[in-house]
Amino acid sequence: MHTKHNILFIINPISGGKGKLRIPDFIDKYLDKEKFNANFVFTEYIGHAAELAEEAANKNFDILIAAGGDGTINEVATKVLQYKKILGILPLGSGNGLARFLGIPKNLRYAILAINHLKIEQIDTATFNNKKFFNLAGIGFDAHLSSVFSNDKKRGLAGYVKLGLQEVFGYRAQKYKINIDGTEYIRDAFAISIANSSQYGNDVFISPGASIKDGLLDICIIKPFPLIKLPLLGYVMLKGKAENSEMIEIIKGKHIQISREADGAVHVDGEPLQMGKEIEAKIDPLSLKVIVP
Ligand SMILES: Nc1ncnc2c1ncn2[C@@H]1O[C@H](COP(=O)(O)OP(=O)(O)OP(=O)(O)O)[C@@H](O)[C@H]1O
Repeated sequence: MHTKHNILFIINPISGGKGKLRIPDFIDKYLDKEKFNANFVFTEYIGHAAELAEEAANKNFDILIAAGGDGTINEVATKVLQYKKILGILPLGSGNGLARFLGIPKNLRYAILAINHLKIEQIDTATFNNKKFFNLAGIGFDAHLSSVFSNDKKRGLAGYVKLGLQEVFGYRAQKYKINIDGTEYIRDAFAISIANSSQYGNDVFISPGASIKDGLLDICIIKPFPLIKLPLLGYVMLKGKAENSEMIEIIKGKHIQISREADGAVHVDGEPLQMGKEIEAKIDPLSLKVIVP
């Protein structure tokens, strides 16, 4: 008989905009008690998931489960990486980009059963200046939108789409100098996404062919476009056709330096931050252990 794993579920009560008070009972019902000693905590503010993860890592928990969206995963996984633990995911966010990419079931019961199997893979992680990211980071319109969205009380997909439509009208493309592994590109861009996985969430694909094990980031440049083409851009992303679209240029690389015209918003796994004009992104190949279905 193996010793049991100490497993902590870090639950973000606001992810995805749905109530989560009954989640611990639900998990308890399906989790394999022969394998795990389970504990549950709820996050109370931005940054709390990282604090709880760090505490748990220091108290011999070996598996930390981020129960929330990509923002919650970002906080927990940053500590999992630092303390060389194992990450699990219960996809309870609005978009669930990384969970969808990894094929983790949206159905909570199946997601718990997948944790019971304890199949572990190593995946690439990345940095955006001093911040870790696991799914996607970006500048330009995406970053602008996530900073506006974070001030919005209501979460969830519908609110996000509505805000996006409101904001896109006033947004102007910017000029960027991009260096990818030594080659320089000057581009006007509506947005630039640095993708580890293939999607923003909700099966909106910015880089459909992305691999999370290839040791490469996908630099996805959305070119300036007339607003009349916005539905086409939406179509291209929802259908996973970004690679064949003239609206998007995708270049793969390991070490990316971007200079922009002014300081401002960035997003890291959907969470808004402010950074300077110079941004550096790097890949850290196969650095994180994560439970996959
Ligand atoms: N109790 C809380 N009150 C307010 N914000 C919180 C609380 N707990 C965590 N947060 C913050 O909530 C934010 C959003 O979390 P998360 O990304 O998991 O959900 P989401 O945005 O709905 O999903 P996704 O990123 O998949 O679209 C994170 O920045 C997190 O730090």
